[in-house]
Amino acid sequence: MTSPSLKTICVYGAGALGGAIAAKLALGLREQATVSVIARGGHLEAIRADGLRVWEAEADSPLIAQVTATDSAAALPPQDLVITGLKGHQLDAAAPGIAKLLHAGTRVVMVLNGIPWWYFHRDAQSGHAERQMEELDPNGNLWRLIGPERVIGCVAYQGAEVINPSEIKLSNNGHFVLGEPSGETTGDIEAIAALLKDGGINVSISPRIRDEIWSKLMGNAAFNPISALTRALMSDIMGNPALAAMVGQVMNEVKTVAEALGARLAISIEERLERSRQIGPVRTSMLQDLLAGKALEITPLVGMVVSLGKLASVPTPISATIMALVTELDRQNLRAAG
Ligand SMILES: NC(=O)C1=CN([C@@H]2O[C@H](COP(=O)(O)OP(=O)(O)OC[C@H]3O[C@@H](n4cnc5c(N)ncnc54)[C@H](OP(=O)(O)O)[C@@H]3O)[C@@H](O)[C@H]2O)C=CC1
Ligand SMILES: CC(C)(CO)C(=O)C(=O)O
Repeated sequence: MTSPSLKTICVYGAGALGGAIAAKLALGLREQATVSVIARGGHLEAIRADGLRVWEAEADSPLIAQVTATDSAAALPPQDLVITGLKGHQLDAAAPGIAKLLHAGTRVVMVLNGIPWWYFHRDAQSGHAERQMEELDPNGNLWRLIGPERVIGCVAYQGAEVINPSEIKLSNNGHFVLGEPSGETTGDIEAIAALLKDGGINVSISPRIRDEIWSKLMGNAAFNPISALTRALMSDIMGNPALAAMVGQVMNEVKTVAEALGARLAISIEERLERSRQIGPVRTSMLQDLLAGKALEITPLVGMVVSLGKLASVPTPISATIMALVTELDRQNLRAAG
């Protein structure tokens, strides 16, 4: 097993999580690697002017990191490692840009909530290996231009929000779980995990990344759309018995679909609800987007529970109802935002 050389890192989509990861790596790795970011708009201008400013949970001053920042992937050389901090619905448009950053050995760590476009690549559990999902990769760009064989999955247990252009607030001391789609512990994943740890990021490697994806999704499929529909914080949802019961029903649907596709989720609904209760007064990433007038990350978090439920012959009536409501909310919100 040979270890790849990881000297150049680009974070594509330096928003809440991507920006925080880029800042920590830039500060933690210093001479060990060069960290660049792809960003856009006022956020990009502010990163160039002021650096990335990251407030860790309970810190009384921000980390400040100067990084090379651009909105054009063509301005950067091919990178040894690309980390995406994009939302699932932003990946298709970004695929040609991501492709410009790749050389033969580049791996792409995709930090994502929900079902990722590469889910069935080298999946030995579901009976659907190599199935491509049109909902997540409508033009096949991700599969063709990036390729699932480059991907390392990443599940983020880290709450984060862009509170001002180039300024990010973290809500907890999070951690990130990495996994090869094949489940193997390759030299690549070991080297990438070691690099991220050197950069001050709390990571672990899972041989069953799909279990992590579903376990996290049990929360996001419920809290993210319910929070957008109600504008409630996670703690407010858990404090409302009718909404908490609905969260439990969605969790049960997600768990049933996951297990029908071969995932192993040891956690009970009660334990998963309790874990969510511990997160406290957090504004979900979908509520953040709603309030900012941005498109919502609906398909990977909600739509895929319904679609994969159909594939696995598992009824998902609550998720389908939430899907209809949040889709219309998104339409109205974007119309109002102009
Ligand atoms: N935030 C959180 O607490 C958590 C988020 N996650 C998940 O992590 C993933 C990333 O989420 P999050 O960090 O919140 O996302 P953000 O929306 O904060 O960041 C995405 C960033 O990418 C930028 N972007 C999008 N498209 C492009 C493009 N083509 N070129 C350049 N920049 C682009 C966005 O710019 P613009 O704003 O202009 O669109 C934004 O700055 C999601 O799947 C999310 O569900 C997981 C756990 C917690
Ligand atoms: C709710 C939270 C922070 C849970 O980690 C999340 O994943 C999100 O906001 O999308």
